[in-house]
Amino acid sequence: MTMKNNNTSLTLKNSVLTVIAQQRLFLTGLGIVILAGTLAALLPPLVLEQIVNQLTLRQAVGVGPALAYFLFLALAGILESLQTVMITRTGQKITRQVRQDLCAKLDTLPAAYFTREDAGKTVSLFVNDVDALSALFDNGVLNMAADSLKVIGVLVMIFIRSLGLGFLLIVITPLLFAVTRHFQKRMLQAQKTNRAAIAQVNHLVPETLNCLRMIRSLNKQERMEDRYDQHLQTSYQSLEKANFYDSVYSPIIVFSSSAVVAVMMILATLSGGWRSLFGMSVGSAVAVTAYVSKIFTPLENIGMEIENIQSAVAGIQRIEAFFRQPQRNLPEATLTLSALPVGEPALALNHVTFGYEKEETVLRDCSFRVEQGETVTLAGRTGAGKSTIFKLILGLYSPQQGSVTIFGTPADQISDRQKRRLFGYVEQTLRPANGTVGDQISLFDETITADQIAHAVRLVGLDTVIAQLPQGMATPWDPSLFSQGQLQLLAIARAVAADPRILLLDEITANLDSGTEALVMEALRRASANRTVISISHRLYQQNRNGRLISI
Ligand SMILES: Nc1ncnc2c1ncn2[C@@H]1O[C@H](COP(=O)(O)OP(=O)(O)OP(=O)(O)O)[C@@H](O)[C@H]1O
Repeated sequence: MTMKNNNTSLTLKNSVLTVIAQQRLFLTGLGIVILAGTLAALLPPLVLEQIVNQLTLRQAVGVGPALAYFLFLALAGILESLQTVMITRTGQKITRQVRQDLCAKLDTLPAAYFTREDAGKTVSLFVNDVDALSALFDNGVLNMAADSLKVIGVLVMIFIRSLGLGFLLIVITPLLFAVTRHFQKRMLQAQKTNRAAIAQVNHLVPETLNCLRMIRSLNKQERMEDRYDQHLQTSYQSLEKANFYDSVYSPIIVFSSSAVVAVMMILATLSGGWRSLFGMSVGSAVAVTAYVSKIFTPLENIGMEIENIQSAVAGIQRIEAFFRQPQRNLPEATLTLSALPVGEPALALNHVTFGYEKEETVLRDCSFRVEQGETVTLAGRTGAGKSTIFKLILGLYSPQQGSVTIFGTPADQISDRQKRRLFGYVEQTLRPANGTVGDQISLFDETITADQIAHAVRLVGLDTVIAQLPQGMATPWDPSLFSQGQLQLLAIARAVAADPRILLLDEITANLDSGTEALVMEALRRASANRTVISISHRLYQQNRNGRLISI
């Protein structure tokens, strides 16, 4: 994944323009295929016209025209398939780029975004909204351009053959399009109602299963049956409607095209001005009949494409709103980790005042220092702001007043890359990542070597446990491979793998029994050597009296 640092360039328009610039040649090819496909689809009726004209003149028709007819049909089919493949590929390229840019944007968002916004909403943006965007290209604008070209091509060919029929179609085509849209809208509405009803039933099933005993004991079976009936009835009725619209639409279109041809034939047989407008050879009549039948499929497709474009609009607006989210300060590397300033404290809070919301202050004029190599424990009532101090240390938030410095550098000025070398952070439970057991420790950081991982594992005493796993370090992650205490040991291994200067421990033994806690404490003692350790835990302080207690 390519991360962009100049994040002002992260917009939906730029994502699409990037693909267009990268795929210029391919898109030109697509344009040519669409044009060639449109032309090729117009050729078979022309050949047919020649054949029929020759036959009516009682002239012999050689194998050439028949072969040409077949070849043009085959060519039109091949070009149509090629067009579908190329349009799908373009749509996929665009959605891949948009997803990459969304990931890059996600990386720049401030911590406040993740607490403010529901995670499901962000997931839906990445999955559903980008899929809708994909449909916009796969089954929207590009296909619509191709279908519009087809309609125009057919109309032009008919105009050349018969001016009268051309005018007739110019009047009838918009009417037929309106009928098509009407049926499509009704059908989609019915399908939506059906989906909503089915979703309600799906929702009801786990509710029923969870409350089965209560339903039986309170004798509420009938009420539950009524609720199911209601939704199933709605689903049934909406499906009936959808089927009805689906079944009457095709006959209406077939009837319309036959009526157009019939009107043309009748008018062609009339004398005077009608004949000059509608009269044509038998071959041309066969050709225009073939053309008339070709106009309805693209018309129907355009209706569906409009629908896809409309449903993509809401998704596009959400994607654009996400790209407009204010981003956090993205600092460049400011600390020289190999030569940290000797006299500076590892951590210093100087008159820090901070609140997540403007009107609610969590920390007020808070000051303390932690020297290099020192072990301290933060203590205070619940809600005093201990975890908040960790967030300030990690530079996830900036204080409204005062400063938080790490080895003399403001915490929010430390780059993300440097943080992994500076901080090891252990929480109450391990937050696993998809991957192998080894990946839980390296967190996919390629700069962490296999030796460093092995050393971290030895340090916390998990080496024999991991060696006994089917594929050792390469065993796919599964939480059932480890006990609760071993999971915490793994979390400590993850924290120390990059050999960080500061260990931050947030109630790491809160979920452990006393036996396991002793094991974790011993691993922690080894992991803490030569590091600054800042922890939140009364239990840790009681067992680690050599440290200093800081009251918040
Ligand atoms: N992301 C957030 N957005 C808004 N308010 C928050 C956020 N995180 C914490 N708070 C609030 O900040 C205050 C301090 O919370 P914090 O978690 O730092 O306390 P704590 O001392 O660690 O508490 P505990 O010992 O119970 O974990 C609380 O009132 C909490 O509701």
